[in-house]
Amino acid sequence: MVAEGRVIKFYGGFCYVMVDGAVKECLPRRRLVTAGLLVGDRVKVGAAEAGRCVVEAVLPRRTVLFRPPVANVELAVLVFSIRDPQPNFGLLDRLLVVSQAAGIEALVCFNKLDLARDTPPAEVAVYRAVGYRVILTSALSGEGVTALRDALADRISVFAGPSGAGKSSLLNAIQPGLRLRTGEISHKTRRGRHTTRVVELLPLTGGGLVADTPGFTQLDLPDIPAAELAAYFPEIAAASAGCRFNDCLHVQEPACAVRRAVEEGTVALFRYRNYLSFLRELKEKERRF
Ligand SMILES: Nc1nc2c(ncn2[C@@H]2O[C@H](COP(=O)(O)OP(=O)(O)OP(=O)(O)O)[C@@H](O)[C@H]2O)c(=O)[nH]1
Ligand SMILES: [Zn+2]
Repeated sequence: MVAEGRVIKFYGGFCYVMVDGAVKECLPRRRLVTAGLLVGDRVKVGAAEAGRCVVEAVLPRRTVLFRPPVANVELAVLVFSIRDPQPNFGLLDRLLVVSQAAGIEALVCFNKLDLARDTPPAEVAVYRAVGYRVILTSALSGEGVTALRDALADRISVFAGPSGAGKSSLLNAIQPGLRLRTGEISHKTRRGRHTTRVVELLPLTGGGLVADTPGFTQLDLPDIPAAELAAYFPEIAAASAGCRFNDCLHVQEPACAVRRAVEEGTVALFRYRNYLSFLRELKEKERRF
């Protein structure tokens, strides 16, 4: 028998593979372990040997994340609270660049709507106008939770965002008890800098898998050439069609359509400032290497 399945966790030397909705305890071939088999990998499972099924082969990956180490992530839910703490849009823009560079779709989730129902931040409209998918949620009142649950159905997702934004609370609102098995211990060890992070994909009852540890903890921008950064800011990329120079970086160049768009308000100033700050960072990196 050869079946196709999905690795959902490693534990005690075994590899747990979901095959047709059931979890099988398997032993992977040593060469696959050496090659770095990951949670999220699609695998071929062969017949049992000495009572255990054997993972025989790995199918090609669509995406790879390193923090947490998960293959084939399709959706990154970027969670920021509207208040307490205030959203850090520099971090949000950074996570948007990181997910796009990894080939992972982003869903922006502004949480704690209950704390600011009458005054949603103006930036929400900016992200929507740029074309990002944005939802407003409250883990407390349940608003937006159905939309979030629907977005997670039938795909592999990770949550990312600053501490205190409500990632755990949202997961719990989506599916009560989802994270019970991981519990407080993994929650605490996660903070230790050098502790090994194990990641598990949790099956959602609506279909789909969600990583139990938040992703994208690295704050470094991906290794993209400075000249390509504009492609990660869709509204800046669109405006740049009107720049006089086609290698315009939209900093000081004459006849820059992006700076004109910022002055006219069609490109939001805070997004442009984040672009400039990321551009400096990438140029700095290019100088060092
Ligand atoms: N008012 C309000 N409070 C919320 C909401 N969601 C979460 N909280 C509270 O915000 C605090 C942080 O929530 P968590 O779910 O632990 O946040 P987290 O993003 O998982 O944080 P880390 O585990 O540190 O990364 C808790 O005290 C929650 O009760 C919400 O929608 N509304
Ligand atoms: Zn320009």
